[in-house]
Amino acid sequence: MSDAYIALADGRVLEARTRAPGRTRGELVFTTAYTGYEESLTDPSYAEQVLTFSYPLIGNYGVRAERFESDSVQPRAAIAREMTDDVAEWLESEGVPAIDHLDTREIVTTVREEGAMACGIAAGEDATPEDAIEEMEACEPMSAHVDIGAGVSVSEPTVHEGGDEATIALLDCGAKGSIISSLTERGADVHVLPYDATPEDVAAVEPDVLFVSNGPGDPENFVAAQEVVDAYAGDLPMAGICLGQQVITSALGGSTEKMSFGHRGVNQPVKDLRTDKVVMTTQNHGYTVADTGPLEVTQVNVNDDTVEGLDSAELDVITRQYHPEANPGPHDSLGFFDEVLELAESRQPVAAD
Ligand SMILES: NC(=O)CC[C@H](N)C(=O)O
Repeated sequence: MSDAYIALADGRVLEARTRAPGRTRGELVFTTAYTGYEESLTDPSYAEQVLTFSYPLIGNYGVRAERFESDSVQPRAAIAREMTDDVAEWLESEGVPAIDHLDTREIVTTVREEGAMACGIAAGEDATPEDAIEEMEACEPMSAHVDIGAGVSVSEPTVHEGGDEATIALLDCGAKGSIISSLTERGADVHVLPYDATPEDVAAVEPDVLFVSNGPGDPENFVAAQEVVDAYAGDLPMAGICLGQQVITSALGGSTEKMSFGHRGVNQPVKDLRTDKVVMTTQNHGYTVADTGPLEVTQVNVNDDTVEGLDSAELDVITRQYHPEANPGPHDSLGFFDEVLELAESRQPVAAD
């Protein structure tokens, strides 16, 4: 018997089974990843979204905190064809609604054809289709979440010690834990700064490299991070992943745009234009770089030609749209973090303009 409903912005209401009760709303997206549900469900880039897993069975190898990418569940709700009790109990304990026993193929094909869209979920004993519709109608577009960084960033600077290979100032726009550990494992001290840190806060760290993390929502709303990039452009080497690439590009004079339904999965092919080699990558993004500004395109997506990597020898910038930390995902692109450490080698910290 159905005790859960999801209302889509195109007017459809689908029936489902409650796995964790509650009412919520968000931007409906899907991931095609067949492993890594713990990492995805704790990835802060999913804030304000409702995550559908296209793989039909989610939870088959349990739930272990050591695989989490942050301290809490990040999407507003989770949807699977079949969800195990382990995952359902975890989501319920975190107060995140979850539903299963619905045709997730219908959700995936709808989002592919019509784009990521608002949805509302009502799950639990007294849930009605009208509740789900009410939630959907109250759902705001992603760009309206202007301060989305506040909910996913550290509020105070935090240091992760890795060694004296480099000092990295990481603007935490909603960083995945394994991005930080990929840097500390290579011998860098990582000073994690709030998403709204000022150029002076960065100067206090005396970094060799400024790193802009991944994060949720519209990159144009990360105004403070763009100001930091602008202040240090040309003076401090910079690196960024996903939202980090978008923020750095916009700050340097380029631009971003919203994609129809984005890239979320672990088998996105990316070609390096310098070597002609293709690697498989993990991705989770709904925006893309439209105008690269002063940066040179080094890598593109084989499926749709979108920008996957940017470089500037002159400005000492390297960025990636995909997730080289590879949690979940293929490990083909871990070398990015070695390149970040190389950026640090010849540089001395400088003051903000
Ligand atoms: N993983 C990310 O950093 C996502 C970046 C941005 N929020 C987007 O959806 O494109």
